[in-house]
Amino acid sequence: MYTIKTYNEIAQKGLDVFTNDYKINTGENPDAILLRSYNLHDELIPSSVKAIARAGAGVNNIPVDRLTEEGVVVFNTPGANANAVKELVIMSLIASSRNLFSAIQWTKTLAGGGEQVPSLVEAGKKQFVGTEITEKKLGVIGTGSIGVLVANDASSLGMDVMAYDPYISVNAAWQLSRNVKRAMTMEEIFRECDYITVHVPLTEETKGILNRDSFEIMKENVHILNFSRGELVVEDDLEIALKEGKIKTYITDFPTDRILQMEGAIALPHLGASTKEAEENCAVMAAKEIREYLETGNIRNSVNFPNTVMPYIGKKRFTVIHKNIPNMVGQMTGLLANHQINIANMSNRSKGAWAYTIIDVDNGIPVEVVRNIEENILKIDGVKRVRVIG
Ligand SMILES: NC(=O)c1ccc[n+]([C@@H]2O[C@H](COP(=O)([O-])OP(=O)(O)OC[C@H]3O[C@@H](n4cnc5c(N)ncnc54)[C@H](O)[C@@H]3O)[C@@H](O)[C@H]2O)c1
Ligand SMILES: O=C(O)CC[C@@H](O)C(=O)O
Repeated sequence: MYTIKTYNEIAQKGLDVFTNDYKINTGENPDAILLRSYNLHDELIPSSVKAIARAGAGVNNIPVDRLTEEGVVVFNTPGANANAVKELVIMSLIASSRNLFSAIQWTKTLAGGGEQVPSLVEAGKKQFVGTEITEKKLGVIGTGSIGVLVANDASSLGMDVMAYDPYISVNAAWQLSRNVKRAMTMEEIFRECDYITVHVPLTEETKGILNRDSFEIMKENVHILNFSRGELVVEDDLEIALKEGKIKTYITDFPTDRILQMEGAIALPHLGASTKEAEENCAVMAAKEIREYLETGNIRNSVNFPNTVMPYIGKKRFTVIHKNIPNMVGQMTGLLANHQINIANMSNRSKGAWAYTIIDVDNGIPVEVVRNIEENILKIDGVKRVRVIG
């Protein structure tokens, strides 16, 4: 029996992934946590927790470094909400070009105007004359799951698209339309584009990339879209650039009290992933990742430990989270050899300073021997967690 603790509204379809062997939100010692944007940084996470799955892409609401040191595997759901975000970004590109947000607000003010409404509309509409996006230049910063979709669709809509991503994955590179030009620096995007959309995770490197220096080199009347994270922008600098008219619109999914008061800033209530489809996709993927890890030890889509998938065929399985240093596997297999235990299958993968080893051995080993091996693996210098499955 496993226990899962959830934060935020998790789509029922995701919760349905958990069988009768799972209890949801009961007891103090969950085996895993399933959440969306809830801020876990200030939360006490019980030592019973072995895995945390973020039903979404960004993991900045999770203390990943601390959890890594504690041997807790953190998962996210790459791509599961990308289409939802892309649709909102494309809508926002057009809406900002055509001044739709303020036009809708203004039109509402005509309510009560009776028969005058049609003539008031015709007289007032000139204040909302916009521009077309076709042939305008769009810069996409970050071409992961969302950025690729935005770049390709904007290109199909006739935009001249350039993209910047120094860490682009092979998969994303394959998906990117050949019409999308590659920018070698972020500055190129800032200097050349009429529209700029950011699709990068919030990291030390990306924090504040939209700042005074970048605004300074941008074109006059640039439109900026931020559906990634609020902290990518320096609010002081944004306020000045909006006031000076350098930025025409800043559309964001991450309002703060200050941004809500800025003329030219358009804020949505973090709606990027809020579609039925995306919520279900994310919840189902996250729940499956947790189940697979708890039941088989396999790791898929982890942000802090190496993806390690070895078919589980019901043998006794040792899974070990350990430092990525020499002779770890040798010491573990030595312990098994001391008991004349044959290894049926094994996998060892690393990611940065950490590594993960799965060892399958034949069934039928006495319980005391299994426990003894488990205890001795845990005593190896550099080993953080050991689990025995099966
Ligand atoms: N508004 C929402 O509801 C919503 C929904 C999903 C994701 N997001 C945000 O959008 C971000 C991107 O999502 P995704 O699914 O495309 O993630 P992703 O991991 O698939 O793509 C991120 C891309 O950013 C690139 N990147 C990283 N650092 C970079 C840098 N310094 N310069 C340029 N590129 C860099 C990576 O190489 C990667 O290709 C998430 O991290 C999250 O913060 C928001
Ligand atoms: O859960 C959500 O609604 C938002 C998720 C989004 O910010 C993400 O990073 O995937």
